[in-house]
Amino acid sequence: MSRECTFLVVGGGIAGVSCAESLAICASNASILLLTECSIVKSVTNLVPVARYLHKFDVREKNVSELGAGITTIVDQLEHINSSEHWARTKTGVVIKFRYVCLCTGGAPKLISSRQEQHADRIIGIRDTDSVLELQRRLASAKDVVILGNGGIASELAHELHDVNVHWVIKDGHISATFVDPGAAEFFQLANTETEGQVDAAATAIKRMRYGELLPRQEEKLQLQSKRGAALGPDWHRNYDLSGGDGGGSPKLPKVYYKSHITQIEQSPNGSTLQVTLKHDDDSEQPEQINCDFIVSATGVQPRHDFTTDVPLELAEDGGINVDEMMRTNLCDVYAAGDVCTAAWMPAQHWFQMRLWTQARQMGSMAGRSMAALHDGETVYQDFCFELFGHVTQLFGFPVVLLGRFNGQGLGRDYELLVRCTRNKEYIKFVLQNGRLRGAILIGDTDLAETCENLILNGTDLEPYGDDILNPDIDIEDYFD
Ligand SMILES: Cc1cc2nc3c(=O)[nH]c(=O)nc-3n(C[C@H](O)[C@H](O)[C@H](O)COP(=O)(O)OP(=O)(O)OC[C@H]3O[C@@H](n4cnc5c(N)ncnc54)[C@H](O)[C@@H]3O)c2cc1C
Ligand SMILES: NC(=O)C1=CN([C@@H]2O[C@H](COP(=O)(O)OP(=O)(O)OC[C@H]3O[C@@H](n4cnc5c(N)ncnc54)[C@H](OP(=O)(O)O)[C@@H]3O)[C@@H](O)[C@H]2O)C=CC1
Repeated sequence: MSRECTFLVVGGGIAGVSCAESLAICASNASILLLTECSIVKSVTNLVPVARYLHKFDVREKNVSELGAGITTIVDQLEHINSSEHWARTKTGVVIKFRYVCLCTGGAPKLISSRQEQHADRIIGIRDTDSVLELQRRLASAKDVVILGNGGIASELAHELHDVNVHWVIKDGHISATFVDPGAAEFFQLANTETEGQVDAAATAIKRMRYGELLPRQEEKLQLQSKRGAALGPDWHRNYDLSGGDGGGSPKLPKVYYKSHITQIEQSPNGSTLQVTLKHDDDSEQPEQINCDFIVSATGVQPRHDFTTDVPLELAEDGGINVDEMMRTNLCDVYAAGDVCTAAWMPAQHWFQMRLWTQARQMGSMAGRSMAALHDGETVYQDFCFELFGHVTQLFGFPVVLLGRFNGQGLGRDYELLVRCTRNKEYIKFVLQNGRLRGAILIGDTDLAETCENLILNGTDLEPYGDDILNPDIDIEDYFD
């Protein structure tokens, strides 16, 4: 069997769907084919600008057949791409001739189990709906769970798991190090301790739009059982009961093992649990042992490109497919976007790549516009969203906005920090270099996102204002707008 199209987009995650939707707008007369291995796809709805570069949005899951007019779909797995002859082959043997192709095949959890094969079945990762159902199944009878990692997933699970002893093993000296500094981490922990037992997830006020995931219909669930789907996204845990087997006991805070590494994983003598040995960076402490039912390896993302190509794709050190500012790979007419790719262009002063929902959407749209422009012989420039890093999320029940080089990334030691903290209410950190704002962490309902965005982009000299810039009696939002 064979198919033909002008634009082939591979992957039904946010990058692939954004790419196909932007092609449908920019090249409405061309044929667009979306190839994805799962019949459930992700799309962005209710896009609301928070500031110039920051957006809130809902993410919907829908059936691939519900994609907008102008996009045809095929549910299958990409197996091979011949870029010189412009065709692709799927696992079931369908040959697709294309003019341009965009690879949006996402990522897979980078599990520690690869080094611990014998216990692989007790080390799980979280990526898609299937993996959460697996987590739920294991939790139901679990008493102790180890979470390894200190990024987005670990931070969410440490907050969301209930009725189970959570052992959180981190390499760093403070929690959630991927996103926040030690001060903000302490802010979260204090708030958590002081509200222990009163946490009502449903009542938590979030400024960001809710993730409106539709639970798959029964027949779609059946299809999902055998196929990996797109990554989960914002607020995914609201749709699942993540209670352990401890049966409604009093809520417990996770036990955090700072600056620790797992050195050994063994079966316990009775065979029912795992025995995990930890080594502390500080060798003065004895190795520690934890007994647990299973380990969640929340240790990052591995870009996923398990198909072959006629000419090797150029990969970055992190395994992503290198792309330039137009989202082009090293292969002729082959583009890539989202978690599968690595930004190999010279980044703007205030932007860097993180594998996030927002960037998957921005890259997917950019790839679509870029391919359409080439097809129409037009010139297109890189979108302004790549000027400034921005992330709107929620951590430990607080709304969080991260802007620019929010943790001083790439600034060496040549920067100052200005912090304002109101216990259980807000934590604001400004990263200043030569008197200019280079990044910010805004936790709580600060209403400062747009002001900070402007200050970073305009390079306003804040030296004359000294510490008053964060004086609670001065309304800097009014002052600078
Ligand atoms: C638990 C969890 C929570 C998260 N929370 C947030 C958050 O709060 N905020 C945020 O910004 N980001 C969050 N992220 C990250 C965000 O979900 C990802 O960055 C984003 O979804 C990546 O989108 P993508 O389209 O590049 O990849 P994916 O969503 O992984 O989509 C890839 C698609 O390609 C398909 N595919 C793969 N290989 C093939 C093939 N060979 N043939 C055909 N199809 C194929 C897959 O089935 C899938 O449909 C979270 C991620 C996880 C796992
Ligand atoms: N709210 C949000 O925005 C959320 C975003 N996400 C996104 O989903 C994706 C997957 O999340 P996640 O898996 O948490 O990935 P992250 O990249 O966010 O975090 C991975 C964490 O694991 C640590 N790590 C890596 N390897 C090891 C190891 N061998 N032993 C111990 N620790 C290790 C990393 O440390 P180091 O950095 O030092 O290597 C880092 O702390 C990410 O792209 C993330 O940004 C997920 C959930 C929520």
